[in-house]
Order: sequence, then C-alpha cells, then structure tokens
Amino acid sequence: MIEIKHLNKRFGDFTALSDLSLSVAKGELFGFIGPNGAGKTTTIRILGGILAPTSGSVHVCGIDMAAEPETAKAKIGFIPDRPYLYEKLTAMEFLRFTADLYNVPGAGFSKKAMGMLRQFSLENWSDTLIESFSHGMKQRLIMASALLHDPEVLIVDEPMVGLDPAGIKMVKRLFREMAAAGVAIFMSTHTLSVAQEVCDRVGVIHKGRLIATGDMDDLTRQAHAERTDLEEVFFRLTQEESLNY
Ligand SMILES: Nc1ncnc2c1ncn2[C@@H]1O[C@H](COP(=O)(O)OP(=O)(O)OP(=O)(O)O)[C@@H](O)[C@H]1O
Repeated sequence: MIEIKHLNKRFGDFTALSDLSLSVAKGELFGFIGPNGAGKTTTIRILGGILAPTSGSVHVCGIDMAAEPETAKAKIGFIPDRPYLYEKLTAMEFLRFTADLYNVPGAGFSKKAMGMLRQFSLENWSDTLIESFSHGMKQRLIMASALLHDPEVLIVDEPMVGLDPAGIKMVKRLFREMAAAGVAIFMSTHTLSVAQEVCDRVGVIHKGRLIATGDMDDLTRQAHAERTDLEEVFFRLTQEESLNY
C-alpha cells in the first residue's frame, strides 16, 4: 500500500534522507522511530505529497505520488505534526470544509461527521469555535477530519503528543481497529512503549538512513540486544551507529 524506493532528500548541501526504501502492507501498522533530526518528519512530508524528494519514488496504493499527486493524496489520511486549524470555525464547520476538499459526498455527511466527533469524544463540542479547544481536543479534531473520507492509507506524525492517557488509549485502539480493517498506517513516534505495544513492524531511522527494520524479534537480533525491549534496541542501534561516524 505504501512503497518507498531509494528516497533521497537534500536541503542545500545537507542530506536529510539517504537511500530510504521500505514498504507498508495493507492492514499493517508501521512505526517509524529515530532521534531528533533523524529525518522522520521529512519522510512523512514526502509521503503526504507536500514535499518533493530530491530523487526516489513514493507509491500509494500503486499510484505514483510524483506522476499523479491528486489521485495518490485522495487515498491518504494525513495528520501532520503541527496541523493548521481555522480557529474561527466550529468543529462541524471544519469537518465540512475538509469533507469538501476530499469530495466527501454531501448526502450522509452530517451523520458521518457526528459519528466521527463521537468517536473522538467531541460530540458535545460540534458547534463550538475551535479557538476555545485545548491542544488535545484540536489533535482529536484533526484526526477526525483526516479519517472522514475513509482513507486506505494513514500517515501520521507523532499522534500521541498532547493527548491525555484516555486520548492515547483511544488512538491506540483506533489504529489497531483501522489496521484490522485493512488500512496501512505509517506512524512516526518518540513514544517507544507505544510503538512496541501497537506496531506490527518498526523502522529505525538515524541521520537520514534506515538502520534497522522488522518486528521486535528482528530488531532485537539486529541490535544484538539481550531483551526484546524497544528502548534498549533503540539506544543500542543509534549508539552503535553513532560510533561509526
Ligand atoms: N526545510 C528545511 N531546510 C533545511 N533543513 C531542513 C529542512 N527541513 C528539515 N531539515 C533538516 O533535516 C533534518 C531532518 O529533520 P526532520 O524534521 O525530518 O527530523 P525529525 O526526525 O522529524 O526530528 P524530530 O524528532 O526532532 O521532530 C534536520 O537536521 C533538519 O534540520
């Protein structure tokens, strides 16, 4: 569902991504972890079609992002790390705005939008201006808006930031349910415990290069770690890599 091949991204002389290749299958929840500045957000922006790679390709549901960006983007639910919300709209107005962008049919919109607001515990706030929402409420509204058009692929940068424990629990459950329903999910996170708990596979990026990928057993082997613990694996991999520079 997501196919990344030999992706490179340079900003001037600086190489942010170097020969990154990976794929995420239908129904798979893939976690993307790495230290600050490793290249996670850069990768996510390229996957979402909002940043062009220097070279390499991204295919979403078999569609080439470079050749058919609109068709590819229609397949994606995209949740950036710093989303923009129109604060002078109500939650329902914002959902209608995004539904129009994604050509969600008008018939049935209200029922669907209310269902989404309920899913994200915002049903009592549908007519409230977004400017009065807390950070976590805004985060949940962004998620609701990204799922309105039933995307086949979800790309999400740091979904747990700003959420309270109930919000984190809800998102973990939702992502697992979506994966079970066949959605391919690519999620970057710093929350290693969440990645270990919910992801089918994890990729570790360091200084723009994918240094390890696989399920917990694979990663434990690749890191020569003693325990199947993502935190230990992460530090072993990223420190071992640092020593090579
Ligand atoms: N527009 C840009 N111009 C120049 N350099 C950039 C630009 N965007 C990102 N970079 C650089 O590319 C590198 C990767 O950045 P990126 O935001 O992808 O990292 P990240 O893994 O998401 O980090 P964090 O965990 O801190 O969010 C960083 O060194 C960053 O400074």
